Amino acid sequence: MNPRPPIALTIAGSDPSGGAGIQGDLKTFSALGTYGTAVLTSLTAQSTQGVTGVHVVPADFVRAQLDTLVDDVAVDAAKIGMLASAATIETVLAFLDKRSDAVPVVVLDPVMVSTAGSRLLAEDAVEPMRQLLPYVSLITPNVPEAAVLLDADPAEDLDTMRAQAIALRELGAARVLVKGGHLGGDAHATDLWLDDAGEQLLTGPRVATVNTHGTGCALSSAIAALAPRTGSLLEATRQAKTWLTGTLRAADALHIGHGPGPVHHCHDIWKDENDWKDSDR
Ligand SMILES: Nc1ncnc2c1ncn2[C@@H]1O[C@H](COP(=O)(O)OP(=O)(O)O)[C@@H](O)[C@H]1O
Ligand SMILES: Cc1ncc(COP(=O)(O)OP(=O)(O)O)c(N)n1
Repeated sequence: MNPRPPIALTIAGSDPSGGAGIQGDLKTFSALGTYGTAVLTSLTAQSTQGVTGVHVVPADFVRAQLDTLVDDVAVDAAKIGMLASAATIETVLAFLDKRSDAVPVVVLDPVMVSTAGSRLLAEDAVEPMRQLLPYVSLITPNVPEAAVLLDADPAEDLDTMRAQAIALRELGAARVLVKGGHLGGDAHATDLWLDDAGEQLLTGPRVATVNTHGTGCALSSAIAALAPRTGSLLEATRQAKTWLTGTLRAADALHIGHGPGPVHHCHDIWKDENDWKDSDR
């Protein structure tokens, strides 16, 4: 009999367009051979053209979903995405504090604003988000999110990303990945990793596409999917970024919706990796 696949959990919001949130995360888990489970924090009315509404799940019902799930299912790793409200963040923090044994690895994508500019996190939830940092294994802010958490200006270069990663560690985050997708500019998309052992620059080719909806969600859920297999969050992040670059390359073939389309989660890393690795499309 084959051993069971790893089990990953996403704690996030729903995106009906299927590019980001719970839907994107579950596709990512499946694409990477990991069994997916999900706890919903919120519903969005969302398409590739933007978000027209947010409906927040009551915090006590988020807790009920979490407790009911982990009482039964042995989760190997979790990814946290859209938390929407201060009350939900406080609830997830209390759960992680009490049940740390139930979720051995936690990747936090501190989702705040959608690509089109809609708020996905209440203004009064930034301070509770800071309080959550000591409870997670890895935080993966993009450049604007790192700036909000630190009440600073968004980084425009690697030196500032480095300084902000150090400051996020000082707030209690064990490992930090500051994602450089928003920096733009050159032929590469470079993220900065920082942990106890020091800094690593994770660089991939920058794909020329407008179809980037759900990239941050796909990266954090891919890290959670791969961490149980690799046994190392840094190695999981390297492999997740390689897979993500493939999903961006494959995105133009999807043609979903009329706005910036989603990444193609079904990209097969195991089959296609070497097809594009050294090319410079
Ligand atoms: N056009 C692109 N080509 C390749 N990688 C990209 C591109 N845009 C973003 N990335 C990568 O996707 C991941 C998500 O990045 P980013 O856009 O910064 O975050 P978010 O989606 O949360 O706003 C990072 O690993 C980043 O380097
Ligand atoms: C329900 C939901 N969660 C998260 C996001 C943000 O997704 P992300 O992958 O960070 O990136 P964008 O596609 O918004 O750039 C979302 N839109 N919806």
